[in-house]
Amino acid sequence: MEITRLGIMGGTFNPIHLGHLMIAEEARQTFHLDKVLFVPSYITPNKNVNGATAEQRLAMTRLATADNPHFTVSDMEMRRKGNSYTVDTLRFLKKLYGPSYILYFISGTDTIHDLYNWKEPEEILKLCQLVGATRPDGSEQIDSIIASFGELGKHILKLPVPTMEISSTELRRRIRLGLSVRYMIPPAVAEYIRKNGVYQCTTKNSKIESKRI
Ligand SMILES: Nc1ncnc2c1ncn2[C@@H]1O[C@H](COP(=O)(O)OP(=O)(O)OP(=O)(O)O)[C@@H](O)[C@H]1O
Ligand SMILES: O=C(O)c1ccc[n+]([C@@H]2O[C@H](COP(=O)([O-])O)[C@@H](O)[C@H]2O)c1
Repeated sequence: MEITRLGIMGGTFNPIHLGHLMIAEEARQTFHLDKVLFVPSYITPNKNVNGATAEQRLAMTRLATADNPHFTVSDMEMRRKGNSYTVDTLRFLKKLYGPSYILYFISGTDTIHDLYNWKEPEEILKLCQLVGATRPDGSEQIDSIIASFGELGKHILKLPVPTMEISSTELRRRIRLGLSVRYMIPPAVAEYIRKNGVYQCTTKNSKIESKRI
């Protein structure tokens, strides 16, 4: 049986930035992934999302990943609607691709810290290898979390990556204030944000988001 290693980069991507792209590429290289599927969430559980519509987040993700032949984007969570639970996405992919696919869900270590608040965390660890890329505010040890899952803890893989002090929150703040985001997001995404006036007026776009989601 030929094995395919599929990376899944889940996120709100509001907007997508070089931190996301960098950890996806590092995971691809380190774990010899055949491809990385970017899956923008429709509704991120436990998160208040404003500033861009779900469609805009998907469009920006497509623009950001277009120049990497190993990256593709899936709108599966957009089409599924409702809360974008990772366990549902992993179940769907497992059913679609079968046992010859090994799934690697790529995330920052802050995500691993929050894992017990996710829907069916043990099931997630049965369905995939959970990659935890060390990020600026999440560089603390995750060993205790790994240990707390017992045998399943071996499905959490630590991935040290270059520290990039970038977050979507900070980018939204900068755009609102008219500050430069050059070298933090791909030029095509910056151009999209500028042309569509995304994040420039929080109140207007928040209204759009809450209508659509
Ligand atoms: N600079 C970064 N370095 C490493 N991982 C990151 C970085 N930014 C985000 N991630 C990881 O990418 C995944 C998706 O992140 P998300 O789309 O929520 O971006 P974010 O920058 O954390 O957003 P926000 O500031 O709006 O919370 C998460 O698992 C997160 O931990
Ligand atoms: O499944 C869950 O319960 C769950 C809870 C929080 C976040 N997630 C997923 O984790 C990914 C990163 O989320 P976030 O909040 O860092 O944008 C994104 O794909 C979310 O759908 C999933």
